Amino acid sequence: MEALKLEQVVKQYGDKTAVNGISLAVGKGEIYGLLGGNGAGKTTTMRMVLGLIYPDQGKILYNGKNFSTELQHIMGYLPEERGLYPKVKVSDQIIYLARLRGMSASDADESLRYWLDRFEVPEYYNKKIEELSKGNQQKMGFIAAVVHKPQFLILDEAFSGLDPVNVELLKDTVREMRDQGTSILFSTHRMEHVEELCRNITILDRSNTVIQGEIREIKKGYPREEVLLRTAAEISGLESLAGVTGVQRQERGYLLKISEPGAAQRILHHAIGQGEVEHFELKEPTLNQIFIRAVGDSNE
Ligand SMILES: Nc1ncnc2c1ncn2[C@@H]1O[C@H](COP(=O)(O)OP(=O)(O)OP(=O)(O)O)[C@@H](O)[C@H]1O
Repeated sequence: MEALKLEQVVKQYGDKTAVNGISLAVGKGEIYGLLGGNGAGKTTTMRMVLGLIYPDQGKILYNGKNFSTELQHIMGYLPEERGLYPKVKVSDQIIYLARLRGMSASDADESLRYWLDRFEVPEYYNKKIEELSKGNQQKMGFIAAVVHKPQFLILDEAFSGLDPVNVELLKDTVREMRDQGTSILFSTHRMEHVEELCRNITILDRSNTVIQGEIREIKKGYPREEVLLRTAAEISGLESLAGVTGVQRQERGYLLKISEPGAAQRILHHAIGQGEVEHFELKEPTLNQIFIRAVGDSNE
């Protein structure tokens, strides 16, 4: 059974339909990507899953059951905008939040210290949020979302403001929580993070679902339109080959745009005739390209 299931969920604000019949299912121990352009309906969907606002139509089920207030004890939320009070000490507010979700003071304290050690910042225990840098405030927001060991975790732009080392640290943490059975709804505009972490995704555009499914399968539905050719040789005449619509010189080789699959073979034969080919690849589209195409198309 799915840990989290949305069936034809609709949310309206007056005349404005913010979410227009979204259905999706997140497995136990799965990281699910909820994507979409600005104003597409992601935050509204996340807020409904959290029980902060109610759907006008449709159903949201948690392990097959309807929402109940006890669920708030097993949900964690990292909002996009910082949710912690700047003037309050890290320990005071994170322990307070953990206690609201049913943890004892001593368990909350132990869990907070574990996470501060894990992020190699035990000294933040006594610091006020406003004394920390933006990236470190983000880490404290993450700790606030996971301190009570949630079964459902909602992460909205979880890596924003973090340096590359901390992004990796947080990614590892998210994968570890997934492996321990936490179901994670992961929302971001950074498609490369989605490719690394999620198997299934939904892309929303102006309140409608425009793409849904397993990333691997979605990619199969798109033509391969780029060829990467690595070679130290100068290859002349590439732009004149049939089906080649663009040639970009790169540090060591060429990136070509093609309009039909046969062009890839022509490029390879042509290049071999002029020098040694070190690497040849018919590239599958990136999620970023798919996103731009889907959201761009539907905006037309
Ligand atoms: N409280 C509200 N009252 C009226 N309209 C709202 C309210 N909250 C959101 N909306 C509208 O609903 C739509 C979806 O907004 P939402 O915040 O869910 O988008 P989003 O996908 O999270 O966007 P972003 O990526 O920009 O954060 C938008 O058109 C927005 O203006």
